Amino acid sequence: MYGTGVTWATVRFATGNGGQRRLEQRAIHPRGMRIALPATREVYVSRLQVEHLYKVFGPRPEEAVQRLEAGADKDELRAGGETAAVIDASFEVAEGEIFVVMGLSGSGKSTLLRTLNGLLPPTAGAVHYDGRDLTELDAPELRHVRAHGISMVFQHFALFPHRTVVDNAAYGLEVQGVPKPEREERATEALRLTGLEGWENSWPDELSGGMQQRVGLARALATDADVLLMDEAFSALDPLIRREMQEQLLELQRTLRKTIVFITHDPHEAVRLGDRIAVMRDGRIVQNGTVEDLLLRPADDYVASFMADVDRSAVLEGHHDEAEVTARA
Ligand SMILES: Nc1ncnc2c1ncn2[C@@H]1O[C@H](COP(=O)(O)OP(=O)(O)OP(=O)(O)O)[C@@H](O)[C@H]1O
Repeated sequence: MYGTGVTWATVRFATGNGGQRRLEQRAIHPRGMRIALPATREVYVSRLQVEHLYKVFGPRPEEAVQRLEAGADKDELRAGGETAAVIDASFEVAEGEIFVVMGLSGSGKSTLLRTLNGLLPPTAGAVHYDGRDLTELDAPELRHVRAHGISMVFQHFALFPHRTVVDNAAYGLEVQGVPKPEREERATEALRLTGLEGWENSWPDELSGGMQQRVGLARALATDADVLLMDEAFSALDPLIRREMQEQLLELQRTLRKTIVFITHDPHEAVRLGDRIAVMRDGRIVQNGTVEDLLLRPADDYVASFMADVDRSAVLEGHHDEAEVTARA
């Protein structure tokens, strides 16, 4: 995806409100450059929409949200024993997009991610998936969404040591009640996609960390979920393996076109993977934009300092490609 600047992904962005949206289709350069393509408007349902979402931990969370809405800050709440983990987050994730959420430890990334599949109920606000508000679903409906629609990949792999690699990859399908022969076939195919062909009958402890994370990814892919939530999924890996996993995710994404929300505290990873990046600070999204937006138009010093170590020349060389593609279009 990197290097030549001639590989383009096409992503559709929502331009309205509500479930059904008019979308503008744009070409996305791998490094985040965006070029609107003329005459490509269409109607489509965006994958995830988050509206004014709050998550407060503590004895009186609803009251705390009212205080936040009235202007109280996080520290004032903390004095009263409440932790405002996510404050007034609103964003959309379009089909086929890698949406990165980046921020320091404690900024609220994991909490936000866990509200996206209903693992955590928000204190206020809404999360729409395929036009349905997750906060209005009952427990069996939420389980169905997690089993079939929105799958999670964890930092520490979450593999069962007493199951073989293929049985680990098939776990999500087992939860769905898929018969054994079919789930083995689908898990084997997912393992092939993640480069683990031939390892099906091994045990997790025979695999390196990178390979174990591939099993975690294969498990999510085997379910056919269209949304993947990845919580610091590569952070436990050493740098070279981590880089390999990033490349493989981008490679898979070119053919599978999943909708991915990827949490990281690493700006280099964010820039490599993200079509768009939301930066969180103290529970709030302080900026949501392309790599180019964050580098050239940081919303504040916090964003600027986050991006300070990113190699601008490599990331922004897409400027030339933009002119080229505009000319072609
Ligand atoms: N179950 C909980 N009960 C109380 N407070 C919580 C709970 N979960 C998270 N928090 C608090 O919410 C805030 C945000 O935590 P969160 O784990 O979402 O941040 P993060 O950005 O993912 O951090 P990290 O990168 O360290 O995982 C922190 O202050 C944390 O202590």
